[in-house]
Amino acid sequence: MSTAFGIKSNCIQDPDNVYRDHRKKIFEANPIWIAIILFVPQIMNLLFIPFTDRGIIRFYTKLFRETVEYRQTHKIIKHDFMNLLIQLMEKGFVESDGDKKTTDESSTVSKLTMLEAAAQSYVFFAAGFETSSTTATFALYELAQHHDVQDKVRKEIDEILTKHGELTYDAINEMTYLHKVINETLRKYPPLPILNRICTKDVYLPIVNVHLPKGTAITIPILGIHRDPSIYPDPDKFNPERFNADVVAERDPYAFLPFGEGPRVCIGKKKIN
Ligand code: HEM
Repeated sequence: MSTAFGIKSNCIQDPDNVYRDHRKKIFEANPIWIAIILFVPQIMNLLFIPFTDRGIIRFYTKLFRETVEYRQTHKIIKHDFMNLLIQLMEKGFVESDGDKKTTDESSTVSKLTMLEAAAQSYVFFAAGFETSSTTATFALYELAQHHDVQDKVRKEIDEILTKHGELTYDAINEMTYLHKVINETLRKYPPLPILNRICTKDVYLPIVNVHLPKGTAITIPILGIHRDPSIYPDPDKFNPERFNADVVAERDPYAFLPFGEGPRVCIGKKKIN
């Protein structure tokens, strides 16, 4: 909530919190709806049915509008995502920190409306929260099953925290074994098991002898690739050593896709890595 909407929600201390309640509703969608959205979105457009439940839209739009108005009224400027969106609504471009030369006013198309800006916060929240919490949950599950891995990662964290004195970005970057544990968790349990794309040109796949005409909707099976024994031998085994630098160098880079790839790659990838 603090990254996407710039507010403190206290969801951990207060499990019955209104924010937590609405967050759960985002992912309570009926599987039939999800299938329609993924495979025949035209039906939703035809019947004017929004992808997101109207109650959820109302809740997050109101939350966003109130936060923006509070900041504008009290002239509060924080260096966060909300502040970028407020600038895009007010000016249509983002003022750079310090170096004015990097501010590109000419690239402005138009100012964002309140609803467009609220949608950015909402996607940031929806895309970032569930994926990260699912990954943390599965990582803890695997660590509970593999005490050797747990001891090793704990030792690394203790040593690096003693060296740095506190939990900093640099300290986390030094925790190389922790990164392997997280990557192995993302391999075994990618929170998004598939990617969706549309062919932008005709493609011929020689291995399977299939011709895909331009415009074909494609589903890329991340989970299937991550559990393919020809790529990851004994795929159900939790083994962070699969992410040792030399082993990674031998694998096709597209064999590990927890954050997707290409121009629509996950914007939170750097935050997680
Ligand atoms: C373990 C954590 C995460 C995983 C596994 C994950 C995974 C993904 C995947 C697979 C996609 C689709 C990419 C594609 O189609 O190529 C995606 C998109 C996205 N993710 Fe993440 N994500 C994570 C965390 C985050 C976080 C923390 C944020 C924001 C703070 C975030 C924001 C987004 C956004 C905004 C998109 C849409 C990008 C676009 O369509 O242009 N994600 N994520």
